[in-house]
Amino acid sequence: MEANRTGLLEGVLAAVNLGAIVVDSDCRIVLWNRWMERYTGVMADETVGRDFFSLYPDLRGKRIDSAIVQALRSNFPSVLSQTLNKSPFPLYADAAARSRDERMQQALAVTPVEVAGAGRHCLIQISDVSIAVGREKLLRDQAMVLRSQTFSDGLTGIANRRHFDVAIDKELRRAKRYGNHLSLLMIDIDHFKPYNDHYGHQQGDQCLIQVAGALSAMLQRSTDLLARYGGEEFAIVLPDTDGAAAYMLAETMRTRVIALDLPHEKSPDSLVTVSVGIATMCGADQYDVPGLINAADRALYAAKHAGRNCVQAHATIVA
Ligand SMILES: Nc1nc2c(ncn2[C@@H]2O[C@H](COP(=O)(O)OP(=O)(O)OP(=O)(O)O)[C@@H](O)[C@H]2O)c(=O)[nH]1
Repeated sequence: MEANRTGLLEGVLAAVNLGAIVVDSDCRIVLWNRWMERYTGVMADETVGRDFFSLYPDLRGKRIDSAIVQALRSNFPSVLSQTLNKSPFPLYADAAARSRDERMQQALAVTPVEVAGAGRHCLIQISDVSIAVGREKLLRDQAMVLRSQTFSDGLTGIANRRHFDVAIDKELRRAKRYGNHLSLLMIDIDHFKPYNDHYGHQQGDQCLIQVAGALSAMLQRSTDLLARYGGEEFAIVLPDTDGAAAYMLAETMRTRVIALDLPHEKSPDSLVTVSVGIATMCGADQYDVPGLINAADRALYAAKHAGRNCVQAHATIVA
């Protein structure tokens, strides 16, 4: 009966789908199951009787070292997560993974085991969590793609209106809290309806892409944000930027669009041009988001009224 039980236990240990190593109180390996043989390529008769750390010297001083000490000395079990203890054992799913040095993703459990008449031992269990880790990474990547699609404009690739709404709200609060300047630029392509009518909607789209690319390339700070505000209208949020600096940037952007040299037969300038409206606030101002947008919109309207292809700043500009 006892022989049957031992045979059964050996059979189970050989069949389980996880690695099992048992070390004695001197850290000598007393058990090394078939799973370990399969994924390390090292057979049980080469390991049993050897010191665990002479086999894996790299693991000395690592988290598993203290987990084994805690199990043997204090009868204390540990679970080592994959996130904090990246693949400690050199285990490989197959020969190809071994040649690429691509270790199996591992989760470890270190458990004290009392062996009748032989004192305290320690069982190290290793599970292959590669599939779960891979699935988690896939989900994370998909979430990132979805997030970037939610916040970017499908045509031009720059931030969309939703992104703009979040950014302007955040930056306005920040400007108020710290008493900083905040500038908003509204940029509109001139005579874009006749451009579309003359060159066709597809070329109109290409024009939007080129203008967006040129404007985006001119932003230097990571906190500056260019967004597609509406059809042929762009908005730029410029934190910590006073009226004078915003005006200079707006002028440079206007001339940069001219330098794109995009023909526009139906415009008096014969080229694609933009008009720009600027509103600037400083922390103490009583602007809210609609007020700031309204001020920039009115400045843009003034630029259109002044003949287009120019920059106008809102009257209460703060330098
Ligand atoms: N190709 C293209 N055209 C767009 C898109 N969104 C808006 N438009 C066009 O942009 C044009 C905007 O025209 P208007 O608002 O009348 O202004 P405008 O002709 O540019 O005149 P001003 O702004 O006063 O210089 C309309 O014809 C819209 O159809 C888009 O995604 N692609």
